[in-house]
Amino acid sequence: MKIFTAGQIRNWDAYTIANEPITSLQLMERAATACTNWLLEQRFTQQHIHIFCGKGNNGGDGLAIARLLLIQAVPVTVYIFETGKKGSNDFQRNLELLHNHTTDIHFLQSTDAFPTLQQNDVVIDALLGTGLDRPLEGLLADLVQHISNSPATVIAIDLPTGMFTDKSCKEAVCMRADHTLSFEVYKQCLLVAENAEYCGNVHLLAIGLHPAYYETTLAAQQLMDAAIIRSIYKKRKAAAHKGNFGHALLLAGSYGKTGAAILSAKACLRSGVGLLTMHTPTCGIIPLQTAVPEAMVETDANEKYLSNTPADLLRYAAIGIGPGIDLHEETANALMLLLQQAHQPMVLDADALNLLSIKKELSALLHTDCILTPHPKEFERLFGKTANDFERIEKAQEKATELNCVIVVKGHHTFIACPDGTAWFNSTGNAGMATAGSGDVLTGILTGLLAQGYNTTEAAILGVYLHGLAGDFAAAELSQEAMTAGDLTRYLGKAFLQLSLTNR
Ligand SMILES: NC(=O)C1=CN([C@@H]2O[C@H](COP(=O)(O)OP(=O)(O)OC[C@H]3O[C@@H](n4cnc5c(N)ncnc54)[C@H](OP(=O)(O)O)[C@@H]3O)[C@@H](O)[C@H]2O)[C@H](O)CC1
Ligand SMILES: [K+]
Repeated sequence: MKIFTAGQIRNWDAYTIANEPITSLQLMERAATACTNWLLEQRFTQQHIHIFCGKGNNGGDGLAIARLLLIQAVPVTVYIFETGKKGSNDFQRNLELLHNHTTDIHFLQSTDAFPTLQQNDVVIDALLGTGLDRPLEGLLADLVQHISNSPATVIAIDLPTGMFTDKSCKEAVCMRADHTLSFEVYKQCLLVAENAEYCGNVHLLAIGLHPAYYETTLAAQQLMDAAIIRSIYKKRKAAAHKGNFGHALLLAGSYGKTGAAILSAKACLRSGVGLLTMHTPTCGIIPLQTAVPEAMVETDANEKYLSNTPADLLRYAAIGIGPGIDLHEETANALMLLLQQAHQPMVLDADALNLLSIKKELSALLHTDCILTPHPKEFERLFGKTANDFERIEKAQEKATELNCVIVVKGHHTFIACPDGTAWFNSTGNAGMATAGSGDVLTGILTGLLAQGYNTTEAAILGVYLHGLAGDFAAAELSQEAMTAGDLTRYLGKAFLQLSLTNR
């Protein structure tokens, strides 16, 4: 699904009005009807609903929702934030229509007029939407804080008031919503981690915007959906043998961190790879061969950490390096040798990334078939500080092009930046995956997919999606709290089954 900017959404609106054709007032009515139906379906209409409106079209949506709820006999009180300016045309028209249904309309001009909101109240936030062009201040900021700090359930229309569509609102005041009802497609602001606590649960409502605009408009970023996954995933042929699925090599583990090697080895095997060889310090051989009998192990010359690369690198279809390898000088040397000698698709994770940050000259050795999988802290070490999530995403896109690599920024809605400028937000996964070893599992999956012949972009999209989907299955059965990284691998099978079912 394409992610549109505020400008593109405005154009889509205008395109629909001109080409359907439909009036802007009718389009607002559709948006309000979709929101009202959602409120009725979710049974929020059994409580008293307080609707706070600005004087633009977001406020117009709020007034139309108020009228539609009153027609359904839902108790509603309306508050209009009075700016002294005339409202937008569609706001004014909806205000006239609302006067036929209620007199319970209040104009807010001072903090004294703010209503006390109770636990059972529902608030509709229709103060500002995509028209926000400056941070909130003064009385409007006070009102937003008053509502956010109240015990009421807050439902934001289109966006929580104070949230910019395409840039950070990190230092500014923003409504803290429990639910956000947005229209047709995701906006970037609804996907970044720093906004998660302000958006609450995001629900996309269809309002019949013209499909031709969506199809013909290019988007810099997309949200993964079933269609992209279906187009990437290749079902196994009935007559396949293990030679068809590649031989993967994972360089992982050090003294006290053999667990990381085991986690990534198991995940790699469960991602469908034909053969797996582990290169690990000698201290890892017994635990690895005991825990993962399916993997071959070829030990490093060093007992406790990696110091050399395995012989005959050409045997491997794909290579993963990083889980638990630590930061020894000899390990940095082994990484350098690997980057110099191996030209097959490669995943670099964890301490391999930290070594790249320490030895900046190693970045010059990265080749086009590399996937880097930093979490935000590793990303900062690699590429420097960014002020907020929007800047980090922009930098990831810049660096993916500059280094000609795929960069997977792990986190809430993991972000994948590809060298050709395309970029993807993941749609699967949950907070239960923020647990030790979760990244090691992803490295195993990605290496396994690369070995099977998926290219770096395909492997990153499919692997990140499957990793998140396995996490969702694990959370559903075990809880976000109790699930562990090993459970992600255990539920990978269910995730693959879901893919093959949707791929028939
Ligand atoms: N296709 C769709 O998605 C549809 C969206 N709809 C709804 O319309 C809004 C967008 O409406 P718009 O009128 O463009 O914008 P807002 O209502 O968000 O803002 C209105 C004005 O508010 C002023 N403003 C901006 N920032 C601030 C601020 N920090 N403090 C106070 N006031 C602010 C600004 O006017 P100024 O004259 O004061 O500069 C804005 O112009 C969208 O979000 C949807 O809810 C349609 O209803 C259906 C289709
Ligand atoms: K809003």
